[in-house]
Parts: sequence; C-alpha cells; structure tokens
Amino acid sequence: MVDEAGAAPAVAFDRITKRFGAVVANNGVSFDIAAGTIHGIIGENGAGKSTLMSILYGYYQADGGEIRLGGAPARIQSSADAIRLGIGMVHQHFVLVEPFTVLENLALGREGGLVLKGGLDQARAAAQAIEAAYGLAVDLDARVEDLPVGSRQRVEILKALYRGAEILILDEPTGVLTPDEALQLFQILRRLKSEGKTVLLITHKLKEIMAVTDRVTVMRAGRVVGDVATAETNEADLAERMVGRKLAALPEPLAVVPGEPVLSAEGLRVRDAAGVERVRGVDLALRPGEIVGIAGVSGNGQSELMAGLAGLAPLAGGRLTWAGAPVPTADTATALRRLGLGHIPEDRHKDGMVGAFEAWENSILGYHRDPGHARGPWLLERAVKAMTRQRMADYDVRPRDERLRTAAFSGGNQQKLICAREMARGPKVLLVGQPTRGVDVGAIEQIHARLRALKAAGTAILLVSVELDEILALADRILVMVDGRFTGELRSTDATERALGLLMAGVQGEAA
Ligand SMILES: Nc1ncnc2c1ncn2[C@@H]1O[C@H](COP(=O)(O)OP(=O)(O)OP(=O)(O)O)[C@@H](O)[C@H]1O
Repeated sequence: MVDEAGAAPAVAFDRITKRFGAVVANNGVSFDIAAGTIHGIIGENGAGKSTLMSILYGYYQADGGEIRLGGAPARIQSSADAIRLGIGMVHQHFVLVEPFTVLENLALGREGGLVLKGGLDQARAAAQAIEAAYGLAVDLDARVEDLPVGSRQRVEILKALYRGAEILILDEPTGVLTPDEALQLFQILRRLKSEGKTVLLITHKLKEIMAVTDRVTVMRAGRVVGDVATAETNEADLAERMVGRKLAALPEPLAVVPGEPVLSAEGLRVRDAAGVERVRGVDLALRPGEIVGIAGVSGNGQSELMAGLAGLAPLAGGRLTWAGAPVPTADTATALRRLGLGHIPEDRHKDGMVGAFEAWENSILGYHRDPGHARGPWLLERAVKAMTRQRMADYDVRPRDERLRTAAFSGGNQQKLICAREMARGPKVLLVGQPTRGVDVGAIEQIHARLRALKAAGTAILLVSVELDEILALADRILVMVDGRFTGELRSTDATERALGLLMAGVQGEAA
C-alpha cells in the first residue's frame, strides 16, 4: 500500500503470525506505519505488542507473513540486521553498561569504537550533532550509573540515533518517568517526527496516545482489532476497543479509621549499593486501613526507602518497629514476612521473580516454607499448583498456565502474578512500588480495586509511584520525597497535581 502522497509506508506488517507452543501471540497481524509519523500500538497485557516489536527488531522470527520497510520486503534475522536497516529500539529495561560513561556506551558496539585511537573523539562529535538536532540533553561524560532514569532513557534514544535509526521503537517509555520527564520525552518524539523519523510507541496510557500519536493500532489476543487516526478517536473509545467491553466503575469500599501504627520507621537511613546515603533520616508510620503515598521524582530515595522498610537493605541508621516492638536486625526480611509484610517491588525483574521458574514456583517465592506450601523439606507441589491456578483466575493472569516459565508471560501478566502472590495472603502491611507500571487499563482498574479492598480490610499500605494520578486516586496521605527526606505532607483531599509537582521540585513556599 502507499499513502496519499504516494510514499510507501515506513513499515508494513503483512499477515504476521507468531506462535509460542499453543499460544498464538500474533495472529495474521497486518497494518502500516506511515513514514514521519508517531504511531501508537495499544492492547491488553498479552495482546502481542511486544512480540510484534521483537519480530520487527529481529529478536524473534515470525512463523508466517512479511515485513516491508519502505515498500521492500525485509529479512530481519537479528537485531544487527534491524539496526543495519535503520530500526532502533528503546527498551523497557535499559540495556546500558552502567559503569561506563554515556560516550563509552555509544561507542560500544560500533566497529572498533573503543579500540581505535580517536574513536571516542569521533563519537563525541557525532553525538553532539545528534543532541543538537533533536534537543536531547545528556552529559556525554557522566557515568550511566549516576544518571536518573529520564536521562538514561535519553541515552538509549541517543544510542539508537547514533547507530543510524530512522525508525524508533519505544516500548512503555514513560513507565519509569515522572510527569515532567514524560513531557520532555514527548517533546523529543515530536522533534524526531519533524525531522522525518518514524516512531512506534507502545503504551498503556491512553492519554499519551491522544497527546502524541498520529495514528493508533489496537491489538487484542494477537490480532489487530482497530486502526484509527488519533484525531478520530478518544480515550474511552480506545479503552473499549482494547478490552472489547465497556469498563465498569468499581464501587468504593467503606473506609476504616486508621488505628495504631503497625510498621514504623524512626530516623531511617539507607545507603544504596554504592554506599551513598539515599534515605537520610525519615520517620514514617503505616497504620491499618490507610494508604500512604510517596510522591517524588524517581531517584530521590524512594527505592532505598522501600528496600529499607522491607528489610532488604541494611539500615545505616534509625530503627524499625512492628506494633511497637523492635524488628529483628538479623534476617530482617524474613522476620518481616513472618510478621505479615507483603512487598510488591518496583523492579519486578530484579526483585520480584525468577524468570526461569515456572509460575507456580514464583507464586510461593519467599513463602515456600509456609505451612500449606511445604511439609518439612518437601514442596507440596500439587497443592501449590492448584492454589496458583486459582490465583491466576482471580487476578486474570493470561495465559492461565501455572507451568509456564515466568519469563514467558508478558510484562503486565508478570506484574499480576506478583500482585497475586503478595496480596492474596491478606498482608498486615503492604509495600507497593509502581504497581501498575506496564499494566493495561483493565488490570490497573483491578489492581487499584484490590488495593482499596485491602485497605478496607485493614491492611496498612505504602504506595510508591511516579504516577501522580495513581497516588492522588489511592492515597489518604501523601508524603513528598526529595533527596532522601520528606519535604512535605498533604492530605489527598487537599493535594493537587500542581501542589505536588512544586513540592517534588523543591519549591515549598508556593505549594503550601
Ligand atoms: N517467549 C515466549 N514463550 C512463550 N510465550 C510467550 C513468549 N513471549 C510471549 N509469549 C506469549 O505471547 C502472548 C503475547 O505476549 P506479548 O508480550 O507480546 O504481549 P504484550 O501485548 O506485549 O503484553 P504486555 O502489555 O503485558 O507487555 C502472551 O500470551 C505471552 O504469554
């Protein structure tokens, strides 16, 4: 097909099919992406978006169908082929070498890049030209490990452009960004478009689709179920196309009056892996029936706060108490779990699961010695599998196969598996980091409803999220974290996105 101007589409997917065992991840997928546009791809968790992009980027080979680039059939058998054909990918989970500088990361992988004398100087000149052309501000000499998430993402984009990308794939790029960083990213995407690049944007956030794309393709269960110009649709229409039904508003459970703190922290100090103190003396009390939200630009100590509260990072100072009694300082994480702590970590790949384990094994990760899961040294495999199947049904995990390796589930379904594990036990305290990152609208609705139900049942909940919408929707109290300290506290009834944004930026006077 050609567009009105007579140009072949930048990418044409023509009847792409891909199977994994019995699962048909892509089932005759056909649509075009016009050159020089921003094209959105949406769909429920497991709809097949990432699989399609993995085929385009050469990670997977399709079982059938054809991809054409600029009208010409393309054989993309590896990511090296994809890069050569001008396709760049910005991953959900960045793939940069952390101890290296930005420049070194760029030069890496380019023939002789690091080895050749003068290679880095050449890279610098080229990178500076790209930065200037697309408004991508990053310090080329900074070490990647020292950069906040938003800058790392710009490095990924820079890297793709440096390798000559004309078509850029972004998979859930704003999941890890603050609202401000997301706005900056959109500016960059618009700039890329105005310079003639083609952008494929996978996101669950319909607001983003409406704000930045020209056209959007909707996938469901491996097929294309909609392909519309963004100007001719709206969020509600897209949500309904995605899930194939109208989304119902869920009833709000009755609130309980928060009681005495269950988990408290006093003067808490936590260092990161490099020994830098990231939590610098905070007091916090989590009470039954209350959701406390932590708002902040990512990288201000939220991750270390969660790790400290979960007993996963040693405390550099301060203390934890549970119902008024000191929490054991040896094997704290296990002690806290036994007391009734649930923890949905921010980084599910790193802390939440073992990809090589089957779903049923992950469903008891950290709880494998509980009665009901094991007798002596023996896992009660049949019972655990039955429990996992039930939870998969309750939390709508797809595909509903407790024996599938966890890594084979789509990102959103992995998150649902972890939520099920940590929520289904009815924890007394639940620490939740970015619970809906990468999760589709239907599942967000469910996870939010579950958090509200746990709260109503008396769980004390700490919610760390970079989604201000999410914090405003769920939290009773909101603490703003800047540089390892709480710099403000708002009742959610008084909080606005603007007030929070100002506090997050460290502007205290105006927000008050
Ligand atoms: N390597 C694999 N092995 C087995 N099944 C897989 C594999 N990769 C993906 N699948 C399955 O293919 C289907 C499509 O998954 P995919 O990751 O493409 O969905 P998605 O739309 O990107 O979802 P999400 O929004 O949750 O990331 C899912 O049912 C998934 O479990």
